[in-house]
Amino acid sequence: MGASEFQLKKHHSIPKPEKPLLVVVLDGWGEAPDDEFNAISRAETPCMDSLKESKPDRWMLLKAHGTAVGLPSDDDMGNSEVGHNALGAGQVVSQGAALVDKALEKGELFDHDGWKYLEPAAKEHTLHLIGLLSDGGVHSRYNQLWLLIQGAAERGVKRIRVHTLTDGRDTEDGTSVKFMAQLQKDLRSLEGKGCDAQVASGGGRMITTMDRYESDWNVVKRGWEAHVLGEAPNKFKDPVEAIKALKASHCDGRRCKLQKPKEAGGKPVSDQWIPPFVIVDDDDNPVGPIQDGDAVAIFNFRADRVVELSKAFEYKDFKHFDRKRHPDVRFAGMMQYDGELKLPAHFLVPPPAISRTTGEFLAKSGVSTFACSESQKIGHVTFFWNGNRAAPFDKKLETFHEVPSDQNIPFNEKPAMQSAKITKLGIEALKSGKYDQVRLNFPNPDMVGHTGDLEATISACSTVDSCVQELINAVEEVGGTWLVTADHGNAEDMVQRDKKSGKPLMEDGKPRILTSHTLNPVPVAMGGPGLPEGVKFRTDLKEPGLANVGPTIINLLGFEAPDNMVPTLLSA
Ligand SMILES: O=C(O)[C@H](O)COP(=O)(O)O
Ligand SMILES: [Mn+2]
Ligand SMILES: [Mn+2]
Repeated sequence: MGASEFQLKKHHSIPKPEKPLLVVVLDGWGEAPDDEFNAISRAETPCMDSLKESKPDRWMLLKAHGTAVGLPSDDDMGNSEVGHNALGAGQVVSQGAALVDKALEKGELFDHDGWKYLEPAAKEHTLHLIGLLSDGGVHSRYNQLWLLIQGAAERGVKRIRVHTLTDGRDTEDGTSVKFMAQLQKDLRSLEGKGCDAQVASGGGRMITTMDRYESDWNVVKRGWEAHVLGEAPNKFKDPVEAIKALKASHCDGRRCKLQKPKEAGGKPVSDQWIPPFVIVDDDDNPVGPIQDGDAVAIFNFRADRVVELSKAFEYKDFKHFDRKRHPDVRFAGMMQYDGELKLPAHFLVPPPAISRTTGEFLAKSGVSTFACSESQKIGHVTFFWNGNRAAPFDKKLETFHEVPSDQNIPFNEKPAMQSAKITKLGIEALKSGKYDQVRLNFPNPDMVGHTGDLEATISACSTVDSCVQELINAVEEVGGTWLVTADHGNAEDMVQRDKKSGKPLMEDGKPRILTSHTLNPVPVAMGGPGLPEGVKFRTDLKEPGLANVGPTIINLLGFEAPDNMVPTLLSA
């Protein structure tokens, strides 16, 4: 397809705006009934409340989970990857979770090139599997891990070592004990089949291995030391005991160094922050460091939090930390995590092919964009938005600006995060006259919501509400247009609920906290002096979802949306 085929046609009724369009994504801002555990309805949110008043013409709800964002079923909560993919692509694409399910269903995965590449090393030496131990379905899923292990054992792999990152973020805190016990039981069942399969190392996902967008390479370094070198501050013979003991070790919620006893005011460690550990044998030797000749696979399907580890395995020249030893292994990802960097070169399942996105069409139609967030989410409005592509389509037209996130701090300790800086940069970009589109992501409702701290999440929501107001004021000033939406729910429900009654589930007289995303819809609203009178949301779409935002943005920029996209939300 030549560049001219990406040239968008003029919209039949909306003229190309002279002033910028502001697109704001409130990460993890869903819609749910007023409730004491709804951090959004508890927060002071005069701006977002006032937008709702323009319902149904300029405020509506969008489906942000399950099949609307390419996930296997409507029981799957939304997440940033699939949410931003849908927003930016204007299409619903079958996502990693669904593709891996399919590849494992009849064992096709084992016929693909990726497995064929690993197989000789796995059979002759050891197969290492690294990833998130969870049934969250956001980065990985336990049933997929187990099918992979079983399939490898059936094909003659005799030695397997699993390196587990504990969740508590896409799953309820505390469930890592249950998952580890299940994994132990399942691995033991292979003993009789001549396969020695054991857990070799692990740690909480927020301090071990699963950093993203290079926010803090120390996280990956800790993982490398535990998984590859077999070195960690904590050594245990049994992985279930490891988790139980480390969870009970009471720290201040941050990292292993800061461990302090309960009497000194420490809190029990959450699954997300379990210090790294290695499993050792009776002689205190690690049971599964990674050696030359071994096969290594990452079993997460989602890219953002395993790109850095993939680089550490794959790249000869690597300067982010001292690897001490870089074993010569056969390495594969569950998917190829970055199509442009071809990272990793080998993968077990081909990733979703997301092409012809709004970003590509707009860049090739001469539209200039400023995209900004802080480190924790910068890739959401660039990489995920553009169909898992890190580089701009056109360097001259697209500016990606990252505000460094705080490091080593659970975000409930600073719920405002970098929102003030993002707002300031957004306003400057709107007023600069340099950009047709200004795209921002505010991580707060999501990042603070994941900590399970209700009060801090309420504060996060109030903060971003006032940021949105400041930005809308700036749009009013310059005469532009704005669209505000979200990628999935999180902050609007902070408790586990009984599926039938909707009542909070209780334990020891206290509600069970929900740290994960939700299945709730998200709002979308638009306005501004640049929006032609009479432009409103349509009401005839059966199930409007995040993907419908993509063509809407194209329309608001004065173009007809291309045929490969789902329908626009506009009635104009
Ligand atoms: O990676 C994470 O932080 C969570 O698993 C999902 O959150 P996100 O999809 O909002 O990034
Ligand atoms: Mn998100
Ligand atoms: Mn999240």
